[in-house]
Amino acid sequence: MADNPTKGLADVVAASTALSDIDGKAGRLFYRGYDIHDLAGRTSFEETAHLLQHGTLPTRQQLADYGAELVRGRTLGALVEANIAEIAEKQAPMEALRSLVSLAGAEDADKDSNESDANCRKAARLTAQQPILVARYHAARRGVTVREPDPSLSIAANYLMQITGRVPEQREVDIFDECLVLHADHTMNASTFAARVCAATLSDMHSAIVAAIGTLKGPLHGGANEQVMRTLESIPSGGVAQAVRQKLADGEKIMGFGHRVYKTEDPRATHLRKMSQELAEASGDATYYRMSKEMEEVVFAEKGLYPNVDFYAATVYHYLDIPTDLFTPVFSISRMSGWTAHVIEQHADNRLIRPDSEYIGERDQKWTPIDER
Ligand SMILES: CC(=O)SCCNC(=O)CCNC(=O)[C@H](O)C(C)(C)COP(=O)(O)OP(=O)(O)OC[C@H]1O[C@@H](n2cnc3c(N)ncnc32)[C@H](O)[C@@H]1OP(=O)(O)O
Ligand SMILES: O=C([O-])CC(=O)C(=O)O
Repeated sequence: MADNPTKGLADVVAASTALSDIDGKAGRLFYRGYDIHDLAGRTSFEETAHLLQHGTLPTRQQLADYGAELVRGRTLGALVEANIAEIAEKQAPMEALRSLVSLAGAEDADKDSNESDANCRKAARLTAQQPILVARYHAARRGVTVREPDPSLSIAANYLMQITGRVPEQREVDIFDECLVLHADHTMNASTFAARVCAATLSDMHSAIVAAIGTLKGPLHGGANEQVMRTLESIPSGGVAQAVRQKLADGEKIMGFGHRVYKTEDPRATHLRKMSQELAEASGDATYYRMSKEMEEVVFAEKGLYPNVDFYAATVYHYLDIPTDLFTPVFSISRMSGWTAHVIEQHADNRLIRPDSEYIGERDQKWTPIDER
């Protein structure tokens, strides 16, 4: 079989976008021309979502209006309310989110329109609903009542409050908010591509988002952050180097390392490493952070691979008391802002996405009746 140089669509430009840009050699990421290093820690997730969905960093008035729209959007429809308990009982978190977003779409006021204004309204609602869906799911599976979202709180503060059941410290909120900013968009990553392929058939935004959630779930993509934590938990704290070398010798991939586009450090990992260290030190038990640092050194020495966004995000979420199986849902809360912006962009200048394939099967086969095969 001839080796296909574009297997996995590596290096294929599949869309034009004004949303984000990556310089993989220099390790730089931009949202609408703004360097991620300038946005992280200075721009809230709500401002970032506005930047992606509406094209500009908001003025104070625009942010107030968009914030109010997000607060209104936190309501879940009757279909979600009626089914969330059973879904929480039967489905794992990312599967449940796929189902719940689909149910929310069935009742969305703009469900039959792909017009830009309708898409913007849906984008805000989806961005507002996703953290509430995760929190309500988590409460339902434990059979407890979740705290009501507080309209005066940001998405980051509300989410931490609803998930942990305690009022988070301001520094925790700031760190989590920065995590949401760092994960918001990332050019033609697999889940965004899935959303755009779906949208390009002129299907609706909720369908595209369901495709994206299903795609983010896999461990080669957003699912890696959960697997990073599982790896850290599964190896003895003093045996990191040995465990990593053994996994590599067994042909296993080390979750949270490597990237299709970055050939140097992922700029998001630079921020997440610092946050992980700060939270580890504040927690009084920096074991997982120290193990992560050692793992980073061993993987680089053995394979020359750098940590990606999922690697230090795992310990950051762990130190923020987020349950491990909600790490990938957290990713989806942030990436919702980017996915929806990509659907808006796709619908605004659409063409069906339909690549070609290279046929490698048999040719000129002779058909035979079923009893003669
Ligand atoms: C948000 C995100 O989606 S970030 C990515 C999250 N995913 C992960 O962390 C999973 C682990 N990483 C990986 O599987 C890969 O690095 C990916 C999927 C991110 C990128 O994949 P690709 O660009 O297709 O690279 P590919 O998987 O072909 O790897 C190239 C080589 O590096 C090796 N490699 C890549 N990543 C890793 C890893 N994490 N551990 C060990 N080896 C690795 C591969 O085994 C392969 O080696 P070979 O040429 O000797 O066969
Ligand atoms: O871009 C990718 O392939 C994966 C990634 O880092 C992301 O989606 O944030």
